[in-house]
Amino acid sequence: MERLSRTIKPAPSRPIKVVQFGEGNFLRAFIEPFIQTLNEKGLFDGNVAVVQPMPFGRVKDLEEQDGLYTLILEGLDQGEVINQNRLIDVISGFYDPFKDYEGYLNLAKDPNITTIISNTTEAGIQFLEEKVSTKITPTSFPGKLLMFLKTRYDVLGQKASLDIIPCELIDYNGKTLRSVLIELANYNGFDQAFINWMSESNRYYNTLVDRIVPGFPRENHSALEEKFGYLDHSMVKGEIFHLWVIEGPKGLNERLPFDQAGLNVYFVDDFKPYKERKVKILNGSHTAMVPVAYLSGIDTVKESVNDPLVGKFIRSYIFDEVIPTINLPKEDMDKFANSVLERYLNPFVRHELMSIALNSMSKYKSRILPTVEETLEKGSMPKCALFSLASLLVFYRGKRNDEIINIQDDQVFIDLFNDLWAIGDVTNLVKTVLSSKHFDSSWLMNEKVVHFVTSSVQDILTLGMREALKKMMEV
Ligand SMILES: NC(=O)c1ccc[n+]([C@@H]2O[C@H](COP(=O)([O-])OP(=O)(O)OC[C@H]3O[C@@H](n4cnc5c(N)ncnc54)[C@H](O)[C@@H]3O)[C@@H](O)[C@H]2O)c1
Ligand SMILES: O=P(O)(O)OC[C@@H](O)[C@@H](O)[C@H](O)[C@H](O)CO
Repeated sequence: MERLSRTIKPAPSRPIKVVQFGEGNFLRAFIEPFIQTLNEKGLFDGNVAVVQPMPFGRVKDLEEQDGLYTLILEGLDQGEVINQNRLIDVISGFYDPFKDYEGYLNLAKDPNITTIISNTTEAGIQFLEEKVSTKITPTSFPGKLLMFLKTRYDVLGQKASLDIIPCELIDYNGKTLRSVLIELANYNGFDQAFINWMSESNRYYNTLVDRIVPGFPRENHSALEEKFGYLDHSMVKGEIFHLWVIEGPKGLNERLPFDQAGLNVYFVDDFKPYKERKVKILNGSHTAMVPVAYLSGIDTVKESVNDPLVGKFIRSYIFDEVIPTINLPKEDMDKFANSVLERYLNPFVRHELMSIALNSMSKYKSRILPTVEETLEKGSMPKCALFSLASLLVFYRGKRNDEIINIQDDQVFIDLFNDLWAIGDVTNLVKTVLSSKHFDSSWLMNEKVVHFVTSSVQDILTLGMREALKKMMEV
């Protein structure tokens, strides 16, 4: 079978208008299909250049297929099975700044470019003290973007401003990227006129993205290639559901009218309620279920929701503990939560709990702790959220029966748990972790909370996860 290319699947050529930092699964299952929809509906006429932010990545693979790849979207929509295969054809620029920095800087001079999009993971938008220049490729994503903007400004002047739309899952991603760029420009002694242009004339947006994208369909890619009649190394699979909430300067909806194209994209004045809803309900329940379900012998999200006991725990966490803390109409919350549960049951997606488990200590803090604190403040006990914390402490012991759990988190946490579990004093372990600087929460030091978490840990250790969970749910 031949490799997918524009020779076997001719595709329209268009000017490059979007520069995308990151060529990961998520962006390829989210941004490119959106741009393609705009093109197909005659609402835009532009392609995407992908920039590989790291020395290793998929730009070469994409280039070998002339930017073409197949997107597989599968899922349930109100009970109906939807299965779409789409050939994505909007990538036509390929840049690896570690191999061709000059070529990358030349891209910045293109007057057709209107938009920057990025997803460089939560680790990407960070200030790194680095000297940037036209000679050596900057290490960080902000370093690369800074040199892109500087080159553009030097050649095209004031009018070269752009819409800058980051998709990283960090708070206020646009605002944060802007401040990191300013800090880095100052650190490098760039002139004030450039810094003013960079910070004031370019338009930065805060965004919230939502689509579950498990990535390359390892389980059936050969069968799919047989069906399509070509080899595709960049095939990507995601769920049907998608949501993009964009907050920022007015006018973007005219330049990129995703909403008019029928996409679930909202241009809003305040993205906070959407973010809170998504992070608390979806990401929060993901993180809450991981240690409970995994130590119950379950490996995936779908099995967790389908399991009578663990499923009951997940629902109780969402409906009894999380939803009452969100200041939005209850009816809308219930609807959103039910759609999240439907997404979890997507028969076509195998979402491994262990892939969500990565960095669970930080995830607990950002996704669940606000629910814990707000519930305690109202005088109620967030039992499921705290039972999940107790389970997390046991999970970080690194054992599921005789099987070793490969804990992936900051070395500081791994060392801390290794030490605490080696001592084996549960009371001390719970107190140490709950009062840690990491959580920085006086609520977690509350006597009743410490007592509940300590007895839950003891129950999990003596009765096993399922019996301990049953006991907690019955009380
Ligand atoms: N996959 C999903 O279901 C999903 C859904 C919504 C959001 N997200 C978020 O999107 C991000 C990317 O997910 P993905 O599935 O595309 O992963 P991926 O591994 O396919 O892609 C990661 C991308 O980030 C870049 N990157 C990694 N570390 C970096 C760093 N330190 N600096 C600069 N760039 C860096 C890589 O070069 C690559 O382009 C994750 O942080 C995830 O939280 C993922
Ligand atoms: O991607 P992570 O590791 O930050 O988090 C795991 C999941 O909670 C996350 O990927 C969700 O599936 C996604 O945020 C849905 O839009």
